Amino acid sequence: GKGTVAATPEQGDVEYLAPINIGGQTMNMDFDSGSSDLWIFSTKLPAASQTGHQNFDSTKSTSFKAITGASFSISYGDGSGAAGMVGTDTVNIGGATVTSQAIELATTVSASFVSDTNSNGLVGLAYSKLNTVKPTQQKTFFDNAMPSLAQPVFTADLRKAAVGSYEFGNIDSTKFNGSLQWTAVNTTQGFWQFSSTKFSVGTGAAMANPGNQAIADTGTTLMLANAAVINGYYSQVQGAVNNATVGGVTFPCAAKLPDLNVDVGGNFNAVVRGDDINFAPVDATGQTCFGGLQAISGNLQIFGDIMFKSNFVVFNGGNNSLAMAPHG
Ligand SMILES: N[C@H]1[C@H](O)[C@@H](Sc2ccccc2)[C@@H]2OC[C@H]1O2
Repeated sequence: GKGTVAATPEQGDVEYLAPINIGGQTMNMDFDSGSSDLWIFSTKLPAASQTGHQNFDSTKSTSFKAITGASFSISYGDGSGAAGMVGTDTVNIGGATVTSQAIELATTVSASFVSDTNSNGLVGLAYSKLNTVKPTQQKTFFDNAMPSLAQPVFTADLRKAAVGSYEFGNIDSTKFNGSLQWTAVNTTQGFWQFSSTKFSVGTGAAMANPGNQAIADTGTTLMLANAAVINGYYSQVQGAVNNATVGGVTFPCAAKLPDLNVDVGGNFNAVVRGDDINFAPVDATGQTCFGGLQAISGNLQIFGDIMFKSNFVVFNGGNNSLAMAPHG
């Protein structure tokens, strides 16, 4: 089988939401290739947390089965988190269906999830080894769906301020230009991870970034890179400053932003378009803009939605590889 759902950006492209059906109930969800739990807002949450959200009601699903004694508790890179109980139900994403998918019903969620009323949970699409369910770890929707998918793949077609799509089981060649370029991924940490040991800015010379790694993370809004990339890139942008007040690099909204070229797995170069690196104005005057490329310490970079806006991405769970091509 296969399935396709629209991926709709929240205001400002903060995250992309897509509908899934769980036991007959539709929930708009944040698809996250950087984690591996499918958890949902539920009627088991305090009423105040449920306000404004779609809340899964397990008593209304004839196919829901609780997993006795199972629980989950997850915390994310940005400090947010959720925890609760676990069951199984039929999950259908655009036609791709898993009849006994572990679904994690939140009984508590952090404030940033409550206030984000467009999102009613996450669909984890990283490797199942990162799933937090105890005492028996559960599999992701993609892992469970793979054997019945026409191809063991899912694709992300995320667009700047426009509706894109997530697709399971099929690679739609009308959605990208040229040929897909492939690299093996390193699954050791449970991410869609690859090396990225060189980069260049605009038409500039390649710069080394030894020992550097990156993950493809649809659940991260920006593109987070180490100091070598941040300094190499923003030294080419007139008026770019590290603005502690707003919490990152800003530049004049009128700045002409160069493309960022990053090596992927030593196998190909991915282009992040300069236009996609202009994330948003920092205030109503529209004079100063916040960069979509921001700093992270350490050597594990996070290629989030800013990178996905420039590249159609294929995740191949059959041979643990990943491919990119410019959007069509
Ligand atoms: N993989 C990412 C994940 O999807 C989000 S979870 C999230 C938290 C609050 C609001 C929306 C989403 C979090 O930020 C980066 C990393 O962890």
